[in-house]
Amino acid sequence: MCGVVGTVGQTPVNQLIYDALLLLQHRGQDAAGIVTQDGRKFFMHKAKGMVRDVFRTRNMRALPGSIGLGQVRYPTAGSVSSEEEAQPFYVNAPFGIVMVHNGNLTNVRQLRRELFDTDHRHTNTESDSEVLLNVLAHEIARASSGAPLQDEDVFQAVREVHRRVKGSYAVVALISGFGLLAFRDPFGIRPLCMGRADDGAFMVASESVALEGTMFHLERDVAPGEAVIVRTDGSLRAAQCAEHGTLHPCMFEYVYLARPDSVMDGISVYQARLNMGETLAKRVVSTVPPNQIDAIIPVPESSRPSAMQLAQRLGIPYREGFVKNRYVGRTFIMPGQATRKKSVRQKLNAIASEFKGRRVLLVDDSIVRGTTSKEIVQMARDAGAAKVYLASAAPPVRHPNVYGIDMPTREELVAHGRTVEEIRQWIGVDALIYQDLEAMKQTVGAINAQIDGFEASCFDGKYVTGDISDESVAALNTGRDRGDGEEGDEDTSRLSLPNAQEG
Ligand SMILES: O=P(O)(O)OC[C@H]1O[C@H](OP(=O)(O)OP(=O)(O)O)[C@H](O)[C@@H]1O
Ligand SMILES: NC(=O)CC[C@H](N)C(=O)O
Ligand SMILES: [Mg+2]
Repeated sequence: MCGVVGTVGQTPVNQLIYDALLLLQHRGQDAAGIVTQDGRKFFMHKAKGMVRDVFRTRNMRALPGSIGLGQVRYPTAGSVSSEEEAQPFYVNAPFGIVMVHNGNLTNVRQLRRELFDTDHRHTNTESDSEVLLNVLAHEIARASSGAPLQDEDVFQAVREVHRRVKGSYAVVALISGFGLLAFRDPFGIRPLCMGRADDGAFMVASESVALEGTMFHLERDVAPGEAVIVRTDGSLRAAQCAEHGTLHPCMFEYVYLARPDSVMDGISVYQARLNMGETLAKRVVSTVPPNQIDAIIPVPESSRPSAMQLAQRLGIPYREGFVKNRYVGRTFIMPGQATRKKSVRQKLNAIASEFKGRRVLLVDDSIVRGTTSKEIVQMARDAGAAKVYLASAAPPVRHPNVYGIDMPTREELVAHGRTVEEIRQWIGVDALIYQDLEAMKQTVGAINAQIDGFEASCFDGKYVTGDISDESVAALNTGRDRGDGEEGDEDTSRLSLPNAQEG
């Protein structure tokens, strides 16, 4: 996941995009970028770092115009260290196009070959987003064939993109002298929503919180496969460009990625997390009798709604036992295992009095590499807890994600090749309770009946695009630099129990 935003109609637009990116910062902490357009000219500033660090006053002053887009990056392709792979990306032909992308392409090798062999286009980085932009640019050139660009040409180009490109993509682009284009992959894996302000200005963004926080009103989500064009005068045209669009949003957005105050594809993220707490309660009861739990303690930040609902359902006191250092970012989306591990201790600190002599149930939204769980369980023990139980509001994460979440190899997942009992031992906890996969799908899906299903491959190993094999997963990882090279780096697989088995 990354955060993307595009907007048309307010002058100047630079501060608005900056504000929207700040509201999307939780989706990407590695790099940030903005492009604005004034007349026919694009103005761009992008760099590695958080939004606050990337944009200084002088950079903001150099972003004029009333149309623009921006991105916060969480790398899932190419390299974490490359400044060049920060977005937006730019091509000068046809017309001049800039683009931002949230998602991950799964046939990027084939596309790279086609771009070189038959489309005769050059890509200069390892980023899949640059490949996507070049496919789009090539198809716009083909569809417009020299004549002034029409809406229908752009829709035709998006149709061709859907035909050629596999994987997940929520995209916002600016076409010079034309306007803004936004589109979403035919499964709607990554989110994208849009709305207007009272003055008629338009905004499209990854999450509704970016609209609400900048005084825009959420109107609707971009439909799977749909393309939306907003011209510089604010007029809007939309068309379905996929042969068969179905709505399969990513389940992990509701578990962890999105902010709880966002509504995505008609599902309030907060409500989804409450519901997960409700179904988790059933699992807890069948493992640890509630009268043997003195307190339920969330692992800040994302697990709070689920933990709260769980506590309410079981009638057990909900207590805050960990304080989060608000100046440390989200650990899961940091590059490199060594950094993630160190950051958990910097980020969370136990309040000893909440643990001393108590039997506590810690609740997290998910256990992925186990980095957080292992640390916080130890912290609870060090603080004097009599018993430490752990519950996860999501089921075990056992499969790689290829759609824009950086968990590309099985080996790094603590639940891969281990039974729940083996994971319990590895974490060092007295009882371990996981969410039930079907119950989770059912309880989140019940919030919006329009959902066709969820992209939940990291839990169930089923990939909605259907083109994922072990070989293609391996191919996606070749040549990737994930920032794992730091000293002291530790892979959970190397700390594994001997002869761990799939459970
Ligand atoms: O098993 P792991 O590999 O440690 O990953 C899972 C943990 O990482 C996330 O927290 P994070 O610190 O990123 O952000 P949060 O403050 O939003 O919970 C998530 O909420 C879990 O706590
Ligand atoms: N998480 C994302 O959406 C990443 C976008 C793109 N694949 C990149 O690595 O830059
Ligand atoms: Mg967390």
